[in-house]
Amino acid sequence: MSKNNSLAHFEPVNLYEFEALAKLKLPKMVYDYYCSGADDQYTLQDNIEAFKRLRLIPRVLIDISAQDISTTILGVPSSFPLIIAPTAMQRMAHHEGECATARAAAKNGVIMTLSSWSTTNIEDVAKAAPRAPRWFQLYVYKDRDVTAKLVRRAEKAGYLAIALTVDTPRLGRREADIHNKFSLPSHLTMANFTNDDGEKSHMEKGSGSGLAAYVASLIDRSLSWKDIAWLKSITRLPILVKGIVTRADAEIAVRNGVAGIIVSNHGARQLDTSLATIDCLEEVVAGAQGKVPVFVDSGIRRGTDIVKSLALGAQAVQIGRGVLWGLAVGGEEGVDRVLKLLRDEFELALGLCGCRTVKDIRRDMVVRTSELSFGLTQSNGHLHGMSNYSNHSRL
Ligand SMILES: Cc1cc2nc3c(=O)[nH]c(=O)nc-3n(C[C@H](O)[C@H](O)[C@H](O)COP(=O)(O)O)c2cc1C
Ligand SMILES: CCCCCCC(=O)C(=O)O
Repeated sequence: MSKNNSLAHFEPVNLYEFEALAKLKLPKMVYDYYCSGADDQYTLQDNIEAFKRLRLIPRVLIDISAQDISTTILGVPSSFPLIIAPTAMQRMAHHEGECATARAAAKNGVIMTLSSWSTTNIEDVAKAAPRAPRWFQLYVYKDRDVTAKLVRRAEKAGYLAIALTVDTPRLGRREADIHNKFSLPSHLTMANFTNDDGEKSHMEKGSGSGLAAYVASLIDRSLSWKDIAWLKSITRLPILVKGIVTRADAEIAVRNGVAGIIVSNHGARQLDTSLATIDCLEEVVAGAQGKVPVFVDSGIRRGTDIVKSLALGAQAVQIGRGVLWGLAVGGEEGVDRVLKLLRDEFELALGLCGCRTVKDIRRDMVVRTSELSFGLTQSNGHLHGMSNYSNHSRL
């Protein structure tokens, strides 16, 4: 980090410290928008807690002197199994916004997903890191021409896949945004859209969340499975569905010819009290039947979370807020630092589990604490400490 920025005196060593620094830097309305979940935020908390309920089981005396943590995602090399999730309106975090994220992603050899609701347009983000792999996240508008134009622009600008977000027919109720009367600051625009007068699209300030009103006026609530066929008819790009949390929906997605599934609860911003995604992952993987890759996001903050996700069947994870915190703290350099930090944490955790490569990760490396029976049980008048570890052939 350079000496001239806010990190000169305090070097965050994990994502939670990045968030604390970001909170100091950002206007309250912006920080609240980025960090909030829906309603009582039970799922927001559970997305993190669920990872803690999973424990890793390491093997030892395995030569890890030559670790290789790289992988391939939809045929594209990735330096480690992480993708940047789409997050809207990144120029509220830093004036270089999505371009800074794109450059940091390119530098670190990971795929970035650009939100439909970016504050830098599709083409300018592509120019910021021309040769880097990128996906485009799609929100489907009531006006299908607007949607089709977006998809064609992404295709023309070299984006490699469309991530269709399917968990947002209506916006979740984020109470801080209502209190703050959240709206996009007036010097910024929804850069991919123009209004009827050809001006860039703004968000009106209203009596409650400006975002909720904006979504209600523009987004198509009638979106359904049949629209996958429509989307496939207008693009040759592979289509992933983002926001699947059940085996049944994974099966339907596969039948509809998607190229991948992203297990996501939108960072707990939509349906509060829904399950943590890491608790849904194995079911979705079963529904995908090995026919398409499964990715997971929501609550990933540590390298160990990435190991657990892969052990439960994900091919890679996506990171949302972590990147925003890096961006807020130090622009491109901050995102670079966040990505390197997660990469280092992942490599360390993998090695300490006794794995040399991503392919060495196995299901039996993780156990749910609820499946452990460390408790004392009574037998023949004696108390015995019991553990189902004793039945574990590898221990
Ligand atoms: C501030 C913010 C904006 C988001 N914007 C979008 C978006 O435009 N499109 C989308 O599909 N998901 C969006 N998401 C959801 C993320 O893509 C991702 O699912 C979520 O952030 C993952 O959880 P995490 O933040 O705990 O890593 C957004 C999330 C946040 C926090
Ligand atoms: C159709 C919903 C648009 C929401 C835009 C940003 C977003 O996804 C968020 O979580 O906030």
